[in-house]
Amino acid sequence: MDTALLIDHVRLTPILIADPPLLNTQGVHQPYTPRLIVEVVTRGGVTGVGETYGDSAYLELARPLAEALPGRPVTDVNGLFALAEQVCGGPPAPGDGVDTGLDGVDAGGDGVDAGGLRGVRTAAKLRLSVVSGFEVACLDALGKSLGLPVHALLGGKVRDAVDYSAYLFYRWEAHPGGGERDDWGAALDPAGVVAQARRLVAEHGFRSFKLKGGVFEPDREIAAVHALAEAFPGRPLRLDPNGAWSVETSLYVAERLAGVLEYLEDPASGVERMAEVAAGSDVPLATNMCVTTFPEIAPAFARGAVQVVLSDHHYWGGLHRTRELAAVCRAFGVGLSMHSNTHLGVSLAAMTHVAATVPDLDHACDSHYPWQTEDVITTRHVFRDGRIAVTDTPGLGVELDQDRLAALHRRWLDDDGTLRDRDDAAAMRKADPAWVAPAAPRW
Ligand SMILES: O=C([O-])C(=O)C[C@H](O)[C@@H](O)C(=O)[O-]
Ligand SMILES: [Mg+2]
Repeated sequence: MDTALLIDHVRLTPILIADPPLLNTQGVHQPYTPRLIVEVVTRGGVTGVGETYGDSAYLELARPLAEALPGRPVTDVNGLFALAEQVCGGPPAPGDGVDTGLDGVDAGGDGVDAGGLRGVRTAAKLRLSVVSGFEVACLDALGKSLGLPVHALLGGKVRDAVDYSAYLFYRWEAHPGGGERDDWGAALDPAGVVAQARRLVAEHGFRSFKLKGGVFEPDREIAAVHALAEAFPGRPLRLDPNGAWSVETSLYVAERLAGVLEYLEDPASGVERMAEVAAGSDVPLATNMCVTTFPEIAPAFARGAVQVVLSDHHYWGGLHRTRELAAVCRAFGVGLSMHSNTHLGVSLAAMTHVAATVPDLDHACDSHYPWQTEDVITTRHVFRDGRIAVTDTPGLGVELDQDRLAALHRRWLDDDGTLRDRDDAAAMRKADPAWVAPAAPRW
């Protein structure tokens, strides 16, 4: 092994980034949200960068993993999983999706993660999300060391650009408790949603649309989707209430939006309810909530509960694992697309590299990126016709802006702890002190 490829040290930088007042069924986004930037520095002096969730539970797992890495080769990304299991604690990977691990969240499928609406929250899944940041950083360092783009390390790109959809949110004009303001204004009705979509199209050229639902009465959200269909005829449309509806309500919505939606995303929560909805409707169902770990695949696919899985390299454990998920979906004739949470340019680069290598990614990927006004990379990504070009620059093809990183880290240091864990329900209580995150089904 070339000693230049051995890891010399790892830097972890937790940051807080500005986030607009976007609404979902749990509440509203906080004015700032945590992310973690991982830098892996090789003995050859090359730095690779990765990004993942930055809430304290993730940080606690990232620290021992960072300490265990010096002396190991950046090539050994498969070894990260066993190493993380060894040093981070928690149950082994087979417990994934079964053991609740943390916070007493029900692993049976009804539990909606208040921080991110990302399905069950298990210790093993948290660990995989942490590993993903390290895996991407190692791949970036390896690519830079070898003069190869990350997609080449994954077997090579099969497309030159990756399609993303416009991610529409009901939103307020400003955060109730203060914070950065933007000039998007409120979007709380069909006209507001269509205006938001038009601006996203004008600025980024998106050709498909996803509306985050579960915020208002289903009929109000159905009206917004119809308004989008009228404004953008023939364009793929999706609606995602994050499991907020009962089976009955899901079927009601599916009937009214049949022929209008490309897919309905997590209308109901849990495999059982999703399977019932799938059995009663021809509208394809997508998920980033009931299939988020490998052990969840078999029961969901056996029940025909989902027709499209929204991969997310963070919680599936990185770019290689995302490709493994793609292969399983291909074997079962289940479609694949990509989920997104609040993220920066490092993660968008990683998403684009892996998406470029998956032949049957036949739906535009989600991305929050247009909502993020702050970044830690020197040159922001640009969507052209709703697409990100796949770079052949070595590694991820992004450079960290150390000054920006330091400023966002300073914000994290200055925070008294209230914003270091994303909590959409707590943010909502600033406007409505009686608010509690609604139990599913909400309608
Ligand atoms: O279900 C989804 O697509 C998401 O979880 C995406 C984001 O978490 C979104 O709902 C949000 O940030 O409010
Ligand atoms: Mg979703």
